[in-house]
Amino acid sequence: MAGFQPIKSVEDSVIKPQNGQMHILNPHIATMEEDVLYHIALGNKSHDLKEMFKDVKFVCFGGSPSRMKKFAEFMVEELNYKLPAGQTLCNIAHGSDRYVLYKVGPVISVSHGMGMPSLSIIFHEIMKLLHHAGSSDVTFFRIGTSGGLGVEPGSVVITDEAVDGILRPYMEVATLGMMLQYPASSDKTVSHDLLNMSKDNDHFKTLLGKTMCTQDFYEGQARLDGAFCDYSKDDKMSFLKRVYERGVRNIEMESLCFSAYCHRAGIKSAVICVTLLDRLHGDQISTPHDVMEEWQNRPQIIVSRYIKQKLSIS
Ligand SMILES: O=P(O)(O)O[C@H]1O[C@H](CO)[C@@H](O)[C@H]1O
Ligand SMILES: O=c1cc[nH]c(=O)[nH]1
Repeated sequence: MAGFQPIKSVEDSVIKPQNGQMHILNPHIATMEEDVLYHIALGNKSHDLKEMFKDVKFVCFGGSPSRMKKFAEFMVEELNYKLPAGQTLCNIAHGSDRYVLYKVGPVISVSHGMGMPSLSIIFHEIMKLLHHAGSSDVTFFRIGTSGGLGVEPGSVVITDEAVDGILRPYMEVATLGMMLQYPASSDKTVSHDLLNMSKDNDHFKTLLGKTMCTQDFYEGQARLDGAFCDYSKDDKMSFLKRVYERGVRNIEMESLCFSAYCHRAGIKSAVICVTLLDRLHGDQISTPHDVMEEWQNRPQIIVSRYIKQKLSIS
């Protein structure tokens, strides 16, 4: 289109954190009288964000609000966290019905909804929240679910590299009429440390692999069970086998944006997802609810071991 630049790669905007402080690269924020974090109903004038969040060291994101509430409850037990007398865990973002946000000592548990646009919004607001709070040395996790590729259902995949639906390791965002490309380089240190948190006697497998992040659950993930489908079962299988051969072990819908933003912000991070089925054997997720609930705890267990080790809690 006339007057539009097609593609630009954005590597130089990566933030190098100073003294571990959470810095944001947007110069406009400092000039604003007030910063309203609309989707979590918080703000730097309406709330004392320093008092509320300065001690945060870990932010755990996951798609579903109820899963992230359960994760917060799990962290209360794991960290032996004492809630103030007579109080239960409260959803700090209760003034908005878009996301839920819980805080258990130095751990935030926050939902991100489904897909990259939804994750992107909450990521911006959490970054700004931690910036206003003056938090430092914070590690981010995405704790999710996914479709596995050639791995036993219920296995946990830690993302080695996030790639898009055509296996490119960057996220494209249309900005001011340009297509900007942000590398989704993942932090190998945290991923490997997480892998070391798995134990020989765990009743599930934990492995490293590439994660394919798609814009869509159905055609984007080569399913045959969507409302539309213009390809054959053979086309589907040859695509899935091809991506398996290129190292992809699971498929989900947020890792690319999550990894690209963490890289851009200079934040240590990892993506860890349980696999709900093996996509080489089917499309429908029909595992009984109680089994799936137990599977969804698995990445939480690994992340909680990591957090406890960092906090020197045995
Ligand atoms: O289990 P969560 O973290 O919600 O994520 C996965 O589940 C959703 C699809 O069912 C997508 O958002 C996918 O990424
Ligand atoms: O197959 C699956 C399962 C969970 N989430 C996905 O995005 N795909």
